[in-house]
Amino acid sequence: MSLTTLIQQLPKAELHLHIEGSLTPELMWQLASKHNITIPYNSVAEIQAAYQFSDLQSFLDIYYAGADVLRDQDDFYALMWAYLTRCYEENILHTEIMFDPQTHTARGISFDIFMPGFLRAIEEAKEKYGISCLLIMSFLRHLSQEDAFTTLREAEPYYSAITAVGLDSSELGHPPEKFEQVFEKVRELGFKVVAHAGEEGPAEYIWQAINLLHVDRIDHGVKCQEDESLMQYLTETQVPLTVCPLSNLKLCVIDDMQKHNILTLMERGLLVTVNSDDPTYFGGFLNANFAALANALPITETHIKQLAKNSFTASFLPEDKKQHYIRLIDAA
Ligand SMILES: Nc1ncnc2[nH]cnc12
Ligand SMILES: [Zn+2]
Repeated sequence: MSLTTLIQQLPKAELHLHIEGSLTPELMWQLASKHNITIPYNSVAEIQAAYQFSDLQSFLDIYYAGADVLRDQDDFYALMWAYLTRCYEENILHTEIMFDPQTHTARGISFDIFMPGFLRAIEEAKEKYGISCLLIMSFLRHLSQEDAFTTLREAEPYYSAITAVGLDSSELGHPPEKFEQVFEKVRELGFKVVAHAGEEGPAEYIWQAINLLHVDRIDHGVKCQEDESLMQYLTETQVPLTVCPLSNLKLCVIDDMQKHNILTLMERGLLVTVNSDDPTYFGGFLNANFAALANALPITETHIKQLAKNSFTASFLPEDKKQHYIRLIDAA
């Protein structure tokens, strides 16, 4: 069996996906037209062509502007439904999806608009596709801790639909320590915790996410190699890293996929997973991320199976469900 076929056929979980980063140029165009919104592009092809980034911030500027076409409940439903349909096509059986409430509430769009849209699509995907989904509410770290507290309060009617709380957006200059108190509250409320750390920022930010926010997972974390004691810690504790190869390439974290450190991290015994981050902005969904690694690195069938197993091990699924999926992969 070719690696491409194996990648397609294996059951997989995706643990690092921003729903706003799965907005296709086609849906952006359609929603701009539906709501009479002027966007700075003359065609779907022009939208696609604008996706050239030099770093994280150059991407975030375009990504937040793109999200402005999402206005009513049906738009959020359509966005979520399109992603979950793609999961079905790629044999992603479980997904833990991040959403950025502040990107919407800052525009006057409340939880009561986007959450029912998301939840309707998730319910339908469970029924029609048999996919299981968890939601991760992420705070924007370029905003204040006070703003994060407000968002946490606004989310209250939807707590039962949210499994984890995360931290994303501009990393440099916004270290995890800025959000220590709000994450203390998040943990008291019983949520799991994740945080982007060590994407562009230093290994020190990963330590802060671990020691101050008490994260259950690190999003990205590829800069952990800067600190040997951190590498040892991550190996011993098996705190997972949700790595996003095409994202790292598109945002110039690496200049060549052949230089990606995911295999090195795996071989050192870290619990790493493959994810797509913002697939429509970075040139590929989950299977394309696996394929990009397989094309650039000396990856074997054993590595691919290990990465698929890791995706379930690192998930927030109950232990029996994790084991069920891992057995399926072992049998494949
Ligand atoms: N790669 C990324 N890093 C930080 N924040 C993000 N929000 C969406 N994608 C992100
Ligand atoms: Zn991300």
